Amino acid sequence: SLPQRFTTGFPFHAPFQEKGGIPPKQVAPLITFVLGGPGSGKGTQCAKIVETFGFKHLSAGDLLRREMISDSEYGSTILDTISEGKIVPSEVTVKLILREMEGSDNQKFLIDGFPRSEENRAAFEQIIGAEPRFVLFFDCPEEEMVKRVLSRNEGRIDDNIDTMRNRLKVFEALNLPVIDYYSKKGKLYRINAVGTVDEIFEQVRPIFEACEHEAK
Ligand SMILES: Nc1ncnc2c1ncn2[C@@H]1O[C@H](COP(=O)(O)OP(=O)(O)OP(=O)(O)O)[C@@H](O)[C@H]1O
Ligand SMILES: Nc1ccn([C@H]2C[C@H](O)[C@@H](COP(=O)(O)O)O2)c(=O)n1
Ligand SMILES: [Mg+2]
Repeated sequence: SLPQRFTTGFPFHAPFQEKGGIPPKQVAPLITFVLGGPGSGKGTQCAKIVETFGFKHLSAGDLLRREMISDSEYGSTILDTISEGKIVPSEVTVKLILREMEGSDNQKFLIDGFPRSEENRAAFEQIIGAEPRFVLFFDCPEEEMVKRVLSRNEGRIDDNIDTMRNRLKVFEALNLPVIDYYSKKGKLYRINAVGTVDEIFEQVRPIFEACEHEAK
């Protein structure tokens, strides 16, 4: 069964408040969306953010790939969709994200590769009932993304030139409008994703430092 703090859904109960006799107060989880085209370096930078700032990393793509190879009713839908470089129905992806959030003791989540579309964004708000504190956008030229994806050697079914072309089209058509939405809301941090991994992280670091400072 779920830990007690999740039985009332979001926002979470603060664990320290559960220990005393005071009625549990609700605290909202700190959610950051990490966006950028395929191969822009989202996963690489998320690993550094986790190491430095202790977030829980949830890569939507990784969750879908894990679900795909499990004995899931969604397995073939996910396989077909990822192979074509398209977007899996939001309901499936949000369910997987929610399951991970519910199973985590962490209150700080880095949600990588999500929302990929307006439909993703609306489903998250509707099902999870939360909004990101801020959104990172790793802005990378197409040529560099193609080079990185084609030399990534992780055996991903979508790391080939044909699927990559579709992923780039889908990014432009469906993900850029979401990025624009958060920009208009004043929640977007644009990161120049060209440079070494450490150079890029030096643009990311102050954003999270400011967020930690705010929380004190
Ligand atoms: N700054 C960088 N310079 C050169 N290569 C990089 C850089 N950052 C990441 N890479 C490499 O590029 C590839 C893609 O990076 P990564 O997996 O982090 O991207 P991603 O945005 O998560 O991609 P996807 O959306 O396909 O999951 C990896 O092989 C990674 O090692
Ligand atoms: N919100 C999402 C995230 C990912 N997918 C599918 C389609 C992507 O091409 C693939 C790989 O994701 P990545 O690891 O590149 O972030 O997973 C999706 O349908 N919806
Ligand atoms: Mg990734």
